[in-house]
Amino acid sequence: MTLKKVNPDLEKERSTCTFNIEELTNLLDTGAHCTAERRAVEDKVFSVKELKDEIPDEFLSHKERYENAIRKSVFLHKVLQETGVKRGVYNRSDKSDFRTTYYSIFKDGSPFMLQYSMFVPTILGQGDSEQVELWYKRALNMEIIGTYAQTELGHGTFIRGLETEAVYDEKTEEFILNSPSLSSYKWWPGGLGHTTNYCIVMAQLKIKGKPYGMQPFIVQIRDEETHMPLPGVKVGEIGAKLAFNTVNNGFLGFEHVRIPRRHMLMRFSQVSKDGKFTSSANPKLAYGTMVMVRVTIVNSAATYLSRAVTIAIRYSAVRHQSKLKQNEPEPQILDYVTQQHKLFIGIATSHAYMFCSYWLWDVYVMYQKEQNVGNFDRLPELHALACCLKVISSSDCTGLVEKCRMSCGGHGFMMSSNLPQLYGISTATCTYEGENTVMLLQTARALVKAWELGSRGRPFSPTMSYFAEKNVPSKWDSSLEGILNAFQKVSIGKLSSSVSSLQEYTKSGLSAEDAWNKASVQLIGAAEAWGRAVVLSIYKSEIERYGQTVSPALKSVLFDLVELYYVHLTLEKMGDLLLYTQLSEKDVVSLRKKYEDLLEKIRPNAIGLVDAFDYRDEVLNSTLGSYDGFAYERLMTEAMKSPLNAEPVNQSFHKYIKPLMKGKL
Ligand SMILES: CC(C)(COP(=O)(O)OP(=O)(O)OC[C@H]1O[C@@H](n2cnc3c(N)ncnc32)[C@H](O)[C@@H]1OP(=O)(O)O)[C@@H](O)C(=O)NCCC(=O)NCCSC(=O)CCCC(=O)O
Ligand SMILES: Cc1cc2nc3c(=O)[nH]c(=O)nc-3n(C[C@H](O)[C@H](O)[C@H](O)COP(=O)(O)OP(=O)(O)OC[C@H]3O[C@@H](n4cnc5c(N)ncnc54)[C@H](O)[C@@H]3O)c2cc1C
Repeated sequence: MTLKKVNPDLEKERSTCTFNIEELTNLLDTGAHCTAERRAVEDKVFSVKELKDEIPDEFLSHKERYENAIRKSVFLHKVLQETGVKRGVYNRSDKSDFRTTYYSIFKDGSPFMLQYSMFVPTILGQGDSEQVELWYKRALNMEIIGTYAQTELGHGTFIRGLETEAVYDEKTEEFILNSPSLSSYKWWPGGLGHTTNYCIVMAQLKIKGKPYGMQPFIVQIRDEETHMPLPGVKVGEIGAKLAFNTVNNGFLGFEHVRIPRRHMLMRFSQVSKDGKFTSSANPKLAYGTMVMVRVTIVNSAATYLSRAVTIAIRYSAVRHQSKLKQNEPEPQILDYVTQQHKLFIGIATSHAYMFCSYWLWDVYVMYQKEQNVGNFDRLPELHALACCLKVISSSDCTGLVEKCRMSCGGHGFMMSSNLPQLYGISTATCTYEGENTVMLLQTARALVKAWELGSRGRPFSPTMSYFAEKNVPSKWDSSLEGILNAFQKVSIGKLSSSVSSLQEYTKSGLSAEDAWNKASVQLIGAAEAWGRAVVLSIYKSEIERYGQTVSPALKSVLFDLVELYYVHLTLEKMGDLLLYTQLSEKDVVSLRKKYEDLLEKIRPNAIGLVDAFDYRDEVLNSTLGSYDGFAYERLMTEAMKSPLNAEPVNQSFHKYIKPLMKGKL
């Protein structure tokens, strides 16, 4: 038997873990059977030699990277098909599908990404049964590859401002798609550049000169045999970006392109042969795919962070620097409490959003069932939750991914650490699927509406039910329940103050719109505060629920993280709490001590906690974060892959440097 070689620092760390790592992995995977299934798929995927990169992606040209990503996407599709994986990729019907870790074989995203995440879900969500039957099968077999083309050069946020038109021609029973201006060109859809041959186009429907709002159309853009753009279709790639460079985001314009009437997805709204429009029960149903994707982003954000924190904590355990005590060797940098302060909150935040994402997914599935029988009552609350949790998960996790990168010092700046790429794909979540400020304003709109209705006696929806409580001052209480209560007070305080400002501004003569704009900094604060109260509440209640079934050792460490999360947020938001609750300086002093004690308590479990995320080396893709902890050896091996290291002297020396040295330039 050959013994696995592991850096002694990591061996030591693993020996201090107080809980069963596998038990936590199973919990994060939503069940032992899900862990087993995930690992079985990973075994398959990572054994396919075509899915391995010979040369690191960052040394390839833009074109080569794209071609490599296509090659890998095709092999991945094939192996997943053989493995029988459909869930998660095509239709997330189960939350266990969230940990599709094999997707990390694309450091910068797959050009097939939108096929799985939005094209197919839109067919399923917006098509009527006949359309689903036709298009879903074709997409499932990859006979057609599609994307979701909504954003235009001129408008992404303001969907009502989209300019792409779909004009119905009842004589031929066709829609005519047209891009009337440069700003109406679609811009951003993943895979659109050179990969997809179909797409969902969100366009303004017009019948006999009358507008009927944005509707989804399924449009063929390239020939299925030659892949040439069809007549009247202008399509290409938008160029290099901060990240997503292998996603092949594209542009698209139409010059009077005709598509059959039945290519409008007609589950909710219909256009009859003679041009009669039947409106959906709720016009916002056309925005359904966005709600679904926002819900799933909460999990993606948590996942990116959990990868970054695994890398940073493992590296911090093997990296030694400076002196803590003069006569002792250089300590592991993880022994510096400032380092623990940067990183342990990353573990807790990742747990918080992961457990919240599972809860939110259940809320979404429940709503779907109700929607199927014509009940849309919960849509406003779901929309507000999806917007707000998308925002705070993406911004918190991205901030912490960057913190992980910085916590690795210079080596965290290496592409081979994979931290820069993780930051790139993570920060994209702050922009796509609804820019974060805009999503907070949507949340605020729902909160203000609920507040005003509430003041007229209407009941609050479950996540806003605490609005009904009188905001009477009470003694500060540092228990979890007490802190949650305090954050709810902050949320009530900020919302009530925003509403007062709105009322004052309108009383002073401003229009409702100008009053809203003037108070909007307060409004996004109120929206964020509601989101914080929701996450604190759900994270705690989910861990209390799981705490009843897991071992006492795991329960204890899960609660250490919940406490860390609560106390960290309390110290971060001290200003708000001082304003809206009875928090005193004395309480802050004791909370700081509590925080320092918690860091100390979590320290022996730090490596165990990140091991429990169960990211194999192929998933982490990082010189700094490998399971064995041999960071320096890996850094050197990767550096030797630089094409510049293939020859001792580069030709530019003879061409430029030498003439310069000899004064012969
Ligand atoms: C900002 C808004 C919400 C404004 O929309 P609007 O029609 O102008 O709305 P309004 O007239 O102000 O009315 C608001 C009203 O509509 C409701 N509403 C808005 N959105 C939804 C929804 N999704 N579900 C359910 N309800 C929704 C709001 O709550 C308002 O309701 P109310 O009037 O207050 O009762 C919208 O334009 C929007 O969602 N913009 C963001 C665009 C976006 O998310 N694009 C995503 C493109 S795809 C993408 O990025 C893919 C990336 C994926 C990847 O690469 O992986
Ligand atoms: C990596 C990536 C992938 C993408 N993939 C797709 C895709 O597959 N398909 C697709 O259709 N789209 C896609 N998009 C587009 C994306 O959805 C939009 O970029 C996003 O919704 C933001 O819209 P915008 O670009 O118009 O930003 P803008 O709205 O122009 O935002 C610019 C600034 O204006 C502010 N602002 C705008 N409106 C308001 C307001 N009402 N109140 C206050 N402030 C406001 C914003 O807060 C922001 O600070 C992608 C984008 C990225 C970055």
